[in-house]
Amino acid sequence: MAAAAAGLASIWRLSHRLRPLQVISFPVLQLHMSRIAMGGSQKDFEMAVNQVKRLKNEPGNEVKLKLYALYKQATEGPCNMPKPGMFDFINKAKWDSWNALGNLSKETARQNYVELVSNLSASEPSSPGKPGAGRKQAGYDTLVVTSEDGITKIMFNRPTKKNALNHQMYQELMAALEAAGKDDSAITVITGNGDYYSSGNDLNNFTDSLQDDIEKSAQNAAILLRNFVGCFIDFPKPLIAMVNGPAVGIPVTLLGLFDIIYASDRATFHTPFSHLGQSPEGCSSYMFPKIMGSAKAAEMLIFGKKITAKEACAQGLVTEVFPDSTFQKEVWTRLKVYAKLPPNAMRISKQLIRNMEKEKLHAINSEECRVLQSRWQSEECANAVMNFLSRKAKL
Ligand SMILES: CCCCC/C=C/CC(=O)SCCNC(=O)CCNC(=O)[C@H](O)C(C)(C)COP(=O)(O)OP(=O)(O)OC[C@H]1O[C@@H](n2cnc3c(N)ncnc32)[C@H](O)[C@@H]1OP(=O)(O)O
Repeated sequence: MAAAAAGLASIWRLSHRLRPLQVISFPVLQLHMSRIAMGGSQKDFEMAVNQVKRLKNEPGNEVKLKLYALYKQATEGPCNMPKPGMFDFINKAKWDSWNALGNLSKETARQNYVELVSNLSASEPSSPGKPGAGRKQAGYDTLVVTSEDGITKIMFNRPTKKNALNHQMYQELMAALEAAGKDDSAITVITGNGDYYSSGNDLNNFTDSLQDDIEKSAQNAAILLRNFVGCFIDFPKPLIAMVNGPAVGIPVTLLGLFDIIYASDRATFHTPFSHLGQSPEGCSSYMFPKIMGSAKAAEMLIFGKKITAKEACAQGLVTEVFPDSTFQKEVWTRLKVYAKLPPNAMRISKQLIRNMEKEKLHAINSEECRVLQSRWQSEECANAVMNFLSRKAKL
């Protein structure tokens, strides 16, 4: 998979090396990008091709394949290459992606390409005009934290690891939430960089626990988890999740503690705890049945059923779903308006809602951590983690 990713990266670079870079000033670029978002002339298309080379955020393989396919369709029309052999993984992925566009017209492909690039550049940290895009805060390696227009944005930033949460990321998230709770922003947004929202707990976190003092490691992990989830229970301001792609494990369970959850239609929600020999956390053992009813919650939390964004919305876990192509633009536009509401009123309302159950949630969090502490020392859990780390199993 790593080789495939490296291969895709080089193909990506090659397939986009078309023309020399044009130097475009930001205001001009902004003007063009807003025109680009509306339509997609040949000139807009060429600008978008150039813009792709300047993206700072790694878009992830799925998006790269989409861009590749749209580019080929826009310039050459329907897929005209012979299908690569089944072990030629990279070319097969590219071929599948291009071929999936069928008879889409060159013009529509050009427009879709331009729109996709416009959305990608809107989510760039340095992109002008985007809420939360400015003033990148120092001190974070695994996150990008920015504050602007009354919005603090905390972005998981390990895209090559599907934004899996390693120990450092847990610590940095706690620090970022602590700071965001006290800063002068009105709302806080959590999202992911790349094609995933987050693939959950970094399974390498367990390698410690599989060494000598398993009991002590499990105890330390339970303390870390309890403190981490506690930060979400106590967070004093409106907390919004922008679920930009698939989510697995703890980033899903925590959603029950957010105030609003907006999801791309590409997002999926998966809590495979039984598969991993583990049990629910993030207060989901209480919040999920409360949100979606016990039967639907059991399907997710006990049987690990993966649900789509549309299903999550129908079950009340997600507030609203947006087409992936307009997700960034639509959500940021809306949040920018919300962030202008009187901040104290929003804060007080949030606390009124939360305070009813705060004590209960802390008790549930402690109990979930207690149970997990023992699960982490079980053979079921050790086998599941070893299977993933030795590349024998993937969800
Ligand atoms: C303090 C402790 C608190 C504990 C709290 C408990 C929380 C419970 C959970 O969160 S349970 C959920 C755990 N997550 C998983 O089991 C997901 C495991 N990952 C996968 O199954 C797959 O990676 C995938 C389905 C998410 C994505 O598959 P895909 O084929 O698209 O991509 P790759 O597998 O090639 O992934 C790219 C690289 O990212 C690494 N990676 C992805 N997820 C994790 C992860 N959770 N932990 C560690 N590493 C992860 C993957 O290994 C690849 O790395 P490589 O390029 O170096 O090989």
